[in-house]
Amino acid sequence: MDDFDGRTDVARGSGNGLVDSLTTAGAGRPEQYFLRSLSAPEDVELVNGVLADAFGIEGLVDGRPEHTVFEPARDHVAEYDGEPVANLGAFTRDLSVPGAVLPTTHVAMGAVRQLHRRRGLMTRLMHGQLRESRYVHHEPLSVLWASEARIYQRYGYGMASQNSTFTIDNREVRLKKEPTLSAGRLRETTPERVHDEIREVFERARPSRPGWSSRTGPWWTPLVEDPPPPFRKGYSTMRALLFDGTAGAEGYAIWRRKQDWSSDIVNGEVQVVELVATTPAAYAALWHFLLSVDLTRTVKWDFAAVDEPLRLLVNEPRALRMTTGDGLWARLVDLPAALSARRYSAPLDLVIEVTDSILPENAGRWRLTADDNDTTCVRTAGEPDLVCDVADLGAAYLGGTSLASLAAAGQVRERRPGALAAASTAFGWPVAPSALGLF
Ligand SMILES: CC(=O)SCCNC(=O)CCNC(=O)[C@H](O)C(C)(C)COP(=O)(O)OP(=O)(O)OC[C@H]1O[C@@H](n2cnc3c(N)ncnc32)[C@H](O)[C@@H]1OP(=O)(O)O
Repeated sequence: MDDFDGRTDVARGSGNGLVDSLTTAGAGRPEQYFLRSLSAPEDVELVNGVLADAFGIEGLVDGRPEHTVFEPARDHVAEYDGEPVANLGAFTRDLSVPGAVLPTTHVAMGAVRQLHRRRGLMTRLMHGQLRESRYVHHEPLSVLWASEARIYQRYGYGMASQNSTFTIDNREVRLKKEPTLSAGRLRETTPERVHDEIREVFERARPSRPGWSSRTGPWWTPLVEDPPPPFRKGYSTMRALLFDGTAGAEGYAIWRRKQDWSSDIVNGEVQVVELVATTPAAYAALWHFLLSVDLTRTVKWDFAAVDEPLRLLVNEPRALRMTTGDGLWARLVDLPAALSARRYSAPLDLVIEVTDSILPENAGRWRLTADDNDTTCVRTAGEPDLVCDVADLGAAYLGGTSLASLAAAGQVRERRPGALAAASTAFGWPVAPSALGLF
């Protein structure tokens, strides 16, 4: 029996998913696919070809040398008749998790050309990538944003964070208290001019917000450089707002605006691209500005956390018109390494029995112990306190989805009374996981 429900005949190559082939029944006749990793920066064009067909958008990945985040060696394609028809990529980045920062596979660019879908190509690429993450890159965790949430649960990913969107009616909402001028002052400029200061604020804030990813230079490009006017969708150039406190910059907002007079009355929009603050004073001052930009009626922010303090700062939280959806999906790639790397909110001594149909190395019974000094996760023959799938631990890993909630959904099962409540508390975290818009 192979990985594809008997539909395929699989010949494995290197064993870590780097080179592989796959024969599917296709439309009544065998079809041979050759799977390989890419090697050259120019291969980004092969990837863009597949993405254009699968997403209907041209040039999704920027291939210019100084701008690109593309990592050819982490990108795998399936070729048919010498042409790439499926793609799966990854970025090498760190992710903040409760109390730690972990090397984490950032999965992206999953795409299969329309004519080659539903033959198991993405499944094969995913399985190979998980093994490569574990055995080649030694990353205990993998995360992604899903184009459609239903795709990735079958690969052991669980919904680990929720994303909030604000569509604020700025006529209806004000801060309850005016920010005090003594705490610092605001500076208005362009992101390009204050790039270093922005990066420094981001680096200070990043470790304490689970779900935020590290950024090398090219990841900053879309935040600090404007696209050419035809690609701005009517928005202005990007603006930067910095809050200077006693010890330098304590927060920034990158934002832009769109003017709209279509209904003969002012109807402009402020779009918050990113807002990061390391002090409450900075956070309040930035929002005070953004909520009162002349000639605008709406403030839009697409990538906010579910516990955003803005909800508590304003006089009419309903006018924030906050909606939530799934954010990051997380998958434990190396279960003991991942579970022992994060910190827990309470002491813990728990035996978990785990199923993992793709990485059986993770399956079985694990004893997880945590106290103020040490966290360990080792195999055990002891009786389980909780039983679950690896996807449930992925969902709970960043502290944003409670094990109790997963149990109420019938996914996590409690075998020892009291174990679920204790584990739910310990896996929880004071700061909700969030994900950056830029991933
Ligand atoms: C992290 C990211 O990259 S997010 C971007 C994901 N990409 C896209 O959404 C682009 C458009 N879609 C596509 O390119 C493809 O349809 C993909 C990548 C989603 C799936 O590729 P495929 O090669 O068709 O997947 P594969 O054949 O391995 O399917 C495996 C299973 O998932 C199911 N499946 C795959 N995609 C979907 C979907 N969009 N909705 C529902 N079920 C799906 C298949 O039916 C199959 O189920 P089965 O095992 O019960 O038969």
